[in-house]
Amino acid sequence: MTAAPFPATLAPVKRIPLWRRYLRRPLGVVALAVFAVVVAVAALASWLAPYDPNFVDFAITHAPPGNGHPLGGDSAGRDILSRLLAGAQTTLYGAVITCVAGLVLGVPAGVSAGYFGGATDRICSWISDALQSVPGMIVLLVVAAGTGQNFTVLMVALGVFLAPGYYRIARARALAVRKEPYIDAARVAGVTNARILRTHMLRAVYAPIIVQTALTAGIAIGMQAGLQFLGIGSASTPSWGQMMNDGFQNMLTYPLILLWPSIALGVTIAALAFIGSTLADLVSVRVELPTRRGVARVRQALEAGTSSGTHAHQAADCALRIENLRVGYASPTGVKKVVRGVSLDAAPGEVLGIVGESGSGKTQTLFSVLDLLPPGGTAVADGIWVGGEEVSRRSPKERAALLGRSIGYVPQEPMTNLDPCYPIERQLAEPLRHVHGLSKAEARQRARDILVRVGITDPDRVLAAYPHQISGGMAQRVLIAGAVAGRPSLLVADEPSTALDVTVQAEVLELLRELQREYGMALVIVTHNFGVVADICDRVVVMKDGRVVETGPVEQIFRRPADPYTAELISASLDDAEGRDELDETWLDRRTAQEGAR
Ligand SMILES: Nc1ncnc2c1ncn2[C@@H]1O[C@H](COP(=O)(O)OP(=O)(O)OP(=O)(O)O)[C@@H](O)[C@H]1O
Repeated sequence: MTAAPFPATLAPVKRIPLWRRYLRRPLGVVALAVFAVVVAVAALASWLAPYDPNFVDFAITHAPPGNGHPLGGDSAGRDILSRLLAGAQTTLYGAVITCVAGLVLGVPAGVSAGYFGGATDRICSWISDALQSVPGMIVLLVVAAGTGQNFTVLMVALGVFLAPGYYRIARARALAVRKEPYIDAARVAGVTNARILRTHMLRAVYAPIIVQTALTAGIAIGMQAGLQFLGIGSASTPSWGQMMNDGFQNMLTYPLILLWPSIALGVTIAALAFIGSTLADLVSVRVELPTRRGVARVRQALEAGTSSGTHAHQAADCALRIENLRVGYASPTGVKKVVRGVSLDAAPGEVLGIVGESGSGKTQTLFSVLDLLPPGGTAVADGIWVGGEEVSRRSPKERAALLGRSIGYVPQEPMTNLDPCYPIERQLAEPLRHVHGLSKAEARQRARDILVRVGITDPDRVLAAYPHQISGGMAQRVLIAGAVAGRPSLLVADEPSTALDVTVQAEVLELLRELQREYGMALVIVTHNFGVVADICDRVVVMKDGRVVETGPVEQIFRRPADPYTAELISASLDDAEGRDELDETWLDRRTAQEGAR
């Protein structure tokens, strides 16, 4: 089959950069501004400080704020403001050293462990676990003693202890990405491991690593202050931890000496924590649930919509009837209308094909009936009838009760629609027990019978198997079995054969047709393939841009398409075939023969 005609122009995909999305978060912006002030203060400390931070003037010992010393003097007669500014420099320098050490050790190790697995993974994970189980503070005190309290070495050592945080995140991301087909494709294309690691893997880990760095910096600053508080580090290098130690010893008599470094430390750590959590929010994929106002806005935009498409049956005779369905999503630029007034119907015993190019709104139409629209999707219709009953005004709970009883659904991707954690028997029997009230034994028997009916020759093995133990074609048969097990009056199938190979495709379509006849169901099948339409459908609805272009019996649509778009779609479907006209005739002749046989 040839794909539907490709649009001449494509709307540009607008990606909003991370920093711009960040600037939309007020809390994140405030935290960033505070941190920027701390960085600026640290960078300009030597210019901003009114005195040398180590200059001692006994006249200002324990002095309160004032007299040219805005924050007063400490217990050794040094200007607190000057020491606080110089301490910011020490603090940030230490945090940078710690984060760099953690990054350099943790990220490459995590990415390699996740990508290569095996011994690399075991060894790296063992080291990471060992580092986490060692009491870090004690080792840092030993390192301080052994290195003459060298601050830089101490911060590198702290980075080593924080590296497992980076390692775990990088490994988990790399493990997930390693299984992606594009990694296999890169390997098959001859791309070296080193290049895959540098490009695909590092790209996949960078967002969570940025988040982790903000959080690690906060932790590093806190631990650094703790070490300095314990007296680690050179006495001539001003630091917030040292200042807190001084303030702690005079806490009852001169509490302000403790207050200033505590505020500086608390504000800096809090700013980093908020930056980290804002970034975490932005990089994690979260389903944003629409607000009531958002839904109301979409509903309002969908109010005015003219119907497209025709009905062939009376409402009471239909297994499915949709009248003027509109579906929309809230988007940054307004409301995106993806279905714009679709009307169609299908009677029991009839096969209705919904056909159209990719993005024409076929699946959204079906999902509206099945209540499967993703969060943010809003459907409005003049009416939706299932089995002659209007359901669009019923509660979601009542509509959900129709699924499994009145409506069966066969999805496009067989494998992803089966839970890998449970054997097939459980997945088939569960709805039969809980929706249809069958006993365990009855449900198992029904599941077994229906598997036999859908052409599975060894039902007992399949019932005991997990999804990964059966083929894609078998999985699709299992899903069809599940969909028809409750004897619904309407079977809805979304591209049920697309994910299968050609021979299996034909068998699955034939099976659907047989079951539809046997159970007298209406079958509504979504496809972009006119071959499928010609093979099994009685009537067809052609969709484009969320609207129905034309509706009619298959033969009429094939012989005399009323709309040029339909003619173009049929032509595109048959382009690759040997002689379009002959194939048209072949299909039509075959259909006529089938009709005669029925
Ligand atoms: N969650 C969503 N948010 C916004 N737009 C969406 C969402 N899901 C689908 N759409 C849009 O709805 C339109 C119709 O999608 P739909 O899946 O119904 O197309 P389709 O005709 O079934 O195509 P295909 O054959 O490729 O599945 C598309 O433009 C799609 O981008």
